[in-house]
Amino acid sequence: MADRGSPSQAESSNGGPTSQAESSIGGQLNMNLPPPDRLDHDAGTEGGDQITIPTRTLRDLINPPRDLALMRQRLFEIKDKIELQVDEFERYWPYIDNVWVRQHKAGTDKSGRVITDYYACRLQRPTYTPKPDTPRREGQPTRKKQIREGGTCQMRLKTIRYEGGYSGYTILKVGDETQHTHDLDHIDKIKRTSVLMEIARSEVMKGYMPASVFTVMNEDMEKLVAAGGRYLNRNDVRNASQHWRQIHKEELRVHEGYKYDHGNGIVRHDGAPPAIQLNGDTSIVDPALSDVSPLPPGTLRFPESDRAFLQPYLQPENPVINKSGFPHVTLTYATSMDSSLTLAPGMQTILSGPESKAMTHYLRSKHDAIVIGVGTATADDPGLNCRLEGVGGFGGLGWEGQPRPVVIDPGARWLLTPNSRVLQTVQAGKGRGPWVIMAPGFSMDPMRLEMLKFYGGKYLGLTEYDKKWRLRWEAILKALAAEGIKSVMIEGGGMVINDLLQPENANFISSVIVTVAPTYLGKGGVGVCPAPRHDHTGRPQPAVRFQDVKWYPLGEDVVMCGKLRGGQGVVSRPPPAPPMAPMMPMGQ
Ligand SMILES: NC(=O)C1=CN([C@@H]2O[C@H](COP(=O)(O)OP(=O)(O)OC[C@H]3O[C@@H](n4cnc5c(N)ncnc54)[C@H](O)[C@@H]3O)[C@@H](O)[C@H]2O)C=CC1
Ligand SMILES: Nc1nc(O)c(N)c(N[C@@H]2O[C@H](COP(=O)(O)O)[C@@H](O)[C@H]2O)n1
Repeated sequence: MADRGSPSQAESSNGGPTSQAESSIGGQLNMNLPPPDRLDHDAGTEGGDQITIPTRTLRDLINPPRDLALMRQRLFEIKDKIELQVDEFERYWPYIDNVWVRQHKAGTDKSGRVITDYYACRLQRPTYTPKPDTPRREGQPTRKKQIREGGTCQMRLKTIRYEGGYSGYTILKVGDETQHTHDLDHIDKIKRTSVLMEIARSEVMKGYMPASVFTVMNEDMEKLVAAGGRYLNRNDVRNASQHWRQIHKEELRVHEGYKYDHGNGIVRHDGAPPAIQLNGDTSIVDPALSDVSPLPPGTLRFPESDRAFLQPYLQPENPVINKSGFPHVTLTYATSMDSSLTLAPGMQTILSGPESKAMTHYLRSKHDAIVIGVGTATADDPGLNCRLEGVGGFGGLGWEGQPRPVVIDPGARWLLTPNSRVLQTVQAGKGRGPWVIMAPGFSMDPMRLEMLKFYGGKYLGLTEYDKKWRLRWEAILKALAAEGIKSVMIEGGGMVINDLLQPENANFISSVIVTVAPTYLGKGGVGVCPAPRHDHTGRPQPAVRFQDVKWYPLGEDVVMCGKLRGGQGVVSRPPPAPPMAPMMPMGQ
């Protein structure tokens, strides 16, 4: 069984935020955090060179980022690694920076492309009580109260920004603590986010009274709460704009349609629409301000109603790498009625109709990795991403639902260039960098290796051959499992499929999902036809027989799903050797 990451099984050269974050970078940066002794006054401005955020206005309250409350909770808990594209990070982070306080200046790796920042929960630092004689700025009242309870929560995280063939952030929990000692609401009570303070400041700077700004910000309470503003008060708005008001002594006004009402402060005139609609700058109907960008061309939809039949053939919810150390393996491809994958070798042939193509992309979204042979990579120049609506790059966040492309290329034949579709896809933020599985004795030319890393890919070197001098599937799958891959979709081509269907490999297959298109491609293509099998008497046997079979029509195609008895990574024993004729004593 492969040792997780054991160099004798798989040597790897990493790239991209995820893998670099978890392996090489840690060794290059000083992981020791400085004592948590700094004071904070304004969320989002401490720690020196904080990320630059665009000026926030009321429209950030009216058109908040999608699923804001949910994302705040995820960014608070950091249960799992979170990957975000740069614009997504910049959109969401200022809504949670009341929780996370940056610990020290960013560290950059040798390449200069990976920048790591460490953050701690606001309540990690010791309680700060200003000394009574602490000098205050002129005109500032003496602080009477203790500023915060402290030293009570040890939650920490790091953000890793990758800037190369693509840009993105990976956010990971660090340290031993698995959860905060308090909830998010508790922090919202004691500290406002930089977004809220910025919105308040920018609105006062338009000439509105803090009390009026406060009223307007409270117009849509649900959105304010989602943005962390449940406890926003008039003093917060005053504090946010204090510096500006000290310099600009002009008279401030109430928002149009609002009035001062003795005893109630600033209120809306009866029947007047809320200021957030009157103010042209913050109009909700302007699509340019909307957070929801249009879906890219080519986005696919696979209806809910067609998903259920696939469920039994996918890896279970909350997958774990199964006990034998193998990922869940789904073999999936499209074939003609004469079991051909393509009209001619080295040629891509579209067999799947639109409905089954959408199904393939749904399957891609359900697997951690897609595996193909270098023959397919060369012939098809594939994108190898998932283009289903709702996955990262297609309406979803970060790279969520995007599988890792893996190319088996023992002899380093793949002529990958920045124009290759798979890298173009990475550059567009619509897919992940490929991993290339190579054999010893071959090495990728250094420039190509550097390019692979630049786009977040890497190579895995394997040393285990079978008797036909092919890399052993056991080693390939274990190497992927060691990299955290829990489910693999093997797409082809012909050599890969036929090899997997050999008796010594077939039991690595957990499920097959094959699209049959209503066409005969004729002789001369790349066929799926595994080597024949015989029983011990030499009688021909079916090479592979599936069970739990289901046939499902999709458009003009039909999809066959099946499982293998003893599948899910149980290595089949070689067939018993034919019995030898009993040795007879001579002469009998
Ligand atoms: N209809 C469909 O669903 C699909 C069709 N295709 C088609 O299949 C054709 C390509 O098929 P093939 O030429 O058979 O190439 P292939 O994609 O199966 O790649 C074969 C090559 O991969 C490497 N390889 C694979 N497994 C290996 C192992 N265990 N050990 C060592 N090396 C290994 C070897 O270098 C081998 O020459 C293309 O025309 C493509 O369009 C490919 C995938 C799906
Ligand atoms: N499911 C399916 N149907 C077909 O008709 C096909 N030709 C393939 N080919 C596989 O899909 C890859 C192309 O992927 P992108 O669309 O470029 O992302 C190709 O390389 C084969 O693995 N599959």
